[in-house]
Amino acid sequence: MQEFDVIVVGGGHAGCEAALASARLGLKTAMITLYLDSIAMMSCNPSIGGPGKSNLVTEIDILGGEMGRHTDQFNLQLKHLNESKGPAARVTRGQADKFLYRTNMRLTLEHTENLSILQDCVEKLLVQEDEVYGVKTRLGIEYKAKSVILCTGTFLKGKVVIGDITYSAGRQGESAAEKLSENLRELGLQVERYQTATPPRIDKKSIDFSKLKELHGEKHPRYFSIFTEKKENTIVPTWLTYTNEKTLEKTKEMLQYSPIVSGIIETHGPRHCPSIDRKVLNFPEKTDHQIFLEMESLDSDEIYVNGFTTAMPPFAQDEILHTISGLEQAKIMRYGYAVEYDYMPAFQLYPSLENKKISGLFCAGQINGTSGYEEAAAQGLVAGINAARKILGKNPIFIDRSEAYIGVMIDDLIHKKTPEPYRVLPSRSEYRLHLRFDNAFMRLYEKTKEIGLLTQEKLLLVEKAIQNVKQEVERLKTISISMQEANQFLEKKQCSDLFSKGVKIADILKKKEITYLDLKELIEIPDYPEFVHNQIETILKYEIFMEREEKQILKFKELENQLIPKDFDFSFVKGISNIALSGLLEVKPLSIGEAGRISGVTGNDLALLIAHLR
Ligand SMILES: Cc1cc2nc3c(=O)[nH]c(=O)nc-3n(C[C@H](O)[C@H](O)[C@H](O)COP(=O)(O)OP(=O)(O)OC[C@H]3O[C@@H](n4cnc5c(N)ncnc54)[C@H](O)[C@@H]3O)c2cc1C
Ligand SMILES: NC(=O)c1ccc[n+]([C@@H]2O[C@H](COP(=O)([O-])OP(=O)(O)OC[C@H]3O[C@@H](n4cnc5c(N)ncnc54)[C@H](O)[C@@H]3O)[C@@H](O)[C@H]2O)c1
Repeated sequence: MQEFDVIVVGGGHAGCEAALASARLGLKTAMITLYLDSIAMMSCNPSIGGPGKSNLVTEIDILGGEMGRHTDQFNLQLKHLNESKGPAARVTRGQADKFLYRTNMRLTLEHTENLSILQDCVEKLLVQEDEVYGVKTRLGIEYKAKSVILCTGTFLKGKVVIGDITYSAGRQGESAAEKLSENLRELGLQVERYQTATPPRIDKKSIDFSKLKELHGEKHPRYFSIFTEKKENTIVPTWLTYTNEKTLEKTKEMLQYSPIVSGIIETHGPRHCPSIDRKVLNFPEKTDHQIFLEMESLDSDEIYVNGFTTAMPPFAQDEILHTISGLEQAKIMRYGYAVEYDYMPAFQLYPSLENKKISGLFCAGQINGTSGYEEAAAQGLVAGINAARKILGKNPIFIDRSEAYIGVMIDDLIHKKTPEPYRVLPSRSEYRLHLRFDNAFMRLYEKTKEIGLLTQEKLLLVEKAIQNVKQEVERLKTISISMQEANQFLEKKQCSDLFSKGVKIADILKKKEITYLDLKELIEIPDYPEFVHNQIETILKYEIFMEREEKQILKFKELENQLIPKDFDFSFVKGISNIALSGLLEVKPLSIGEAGRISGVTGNDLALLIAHLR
């Protein structure tokens, strides 16, 4: 029997990060996936990033993952969103070149030491006394491993739906994995079902571009990776059009054929990415929904119709699409579809993403009930790191809610039962000002040092950048400037909110009209990279709000640091309510903070638990 340290099942975004992390940490790793040519395939939109998701990508990058730097290299455009809003809202949205993203990710995997890639379908986990020791595939081959990471996406008993047509598939054109989820059930694990969908793709040559608004990205964007060095980014356009009253009428007329309405689809799909059918059902008064037309790659004429997700029958998709300005003659190359699949509710996992019942089994990505490439990649990275650390005899890396959106996501997945596939959103974080897109390198430096995936050279660069930020913030707080000079400068910058006495340079930077680089006119400014400037500026401008948030984080950390032993039996806690007990027994929290986030656990239950542990 061939032996590995870690086997990663699946070559999607979770699988790629998991396999790379494990192999790069020196573990003999295998990725077993259904089809080698669809490694790192983007099942739907060519987009990476946007609100919340971009924060995940910068976190992946600083922790040593691949998605950020890869998107920086293989994109068609990078666009800044929310520039007029506060720093917590400003993000980058990438439009990836799907073809180059996929093929180059495969090359990266193939060129990684310690990593083997195999095409096959895993049908069974090999488990003895609640400990995984390998997998068995459809070809009847058994592979031994100390840890297995399941990253199976939408493929477990996947069923594609278009109108009233259904067939077995994990994604359109790719076979499903029919047997593995039955095996997971036999092992006593809970398996449930979700659904997701994608819009049609159309031929670029059939679009009337004269009716569309052309949009470009930035030549000099804020990249996902602070290590990216590029002279200029590509600015391939996307195009914007809108639905209208005719679209609404036609969709209403066609709703009778919608698999959501007919009941062929009964499972829940991502609420934050509604299909055109849902938009019309839920917001009947709105007629002008945005439709972005995005190229999937420079190597093809296929255009993604962003905002037009549907699994209606082909004739309905054609008729509705043709009501949209610029798309009157549009030719569909691939029809939109939905896919239903099995997933494993994530309360069955520890925050390390290891299964609570089966030791050595980790899960990441859509199998944990999420939706989204970035969500999948972030979990893959955490699972890959922790599977490797377990074998190396090291403590798992836990990332908490105050440190990263990765922590928010994993914590939510384990403790909150969401009725639909989970997607990261800024509103899910209580520490939004702290978990910004631009400061992952400041937040996660200690973690990434402990993990060991970044090279020494990159670690030094981060360490120096953090030092520069801190020193410069302090320096600006010590340099004085007279009232007269300060106000002259502010007036020149069209700032009417003047000072009534002499101030420090830092006070000038607090004014919203003033940038860090503007200070060049007053004092000497060191030649730091842009990502360092951004930090100095944001820290000083938003100091008061950040201090407030930091106090909340300290309180949060106090509870997180009150640990509960892994094998603690909650049934011994006297006086605790039945509902709290069942939640505690299901989730098996590892800290008082975690226990407090389980639904049904009240302040009184928590006090009893703390008293018992003392
Ligand atoms: C139709 C559709 C529309 C979507 N829309 C979007 C979108 O617009 N934007 C977005 O961010 N997300 C979207 N998603 C979700 C996104 O594709 C997933 O969340 C993301 O790709 C999940 O990554 P993953 O690594 O978990 O799984 P996937 O990317 O699905 O990869 C799963 C991998 O596992 C392999 N595999 C599965 N079972 C086995 C097995 N038993 N043995 C061996 N190999 C196996 C498969 O071959 C595949 O390589 C959509 C998904 C689908 C299917
Ligand atoms: N079907 C699914 O299963 C599913 C599930 C989860 C997420 N998703 C996908 O996740 C991604 C994120 O969702 P989202 O709602 O934030 O959408 P998004 O990333 O498409 O939009 C984010 C913001 O960017 C802007 N934008 C969108 N496309 C643009 C373009 N081409 N050029 C310029 N600006 C553009 C929009 O105005 C929007 O405010 C989407 O691609 C969505 O399709 C799909």
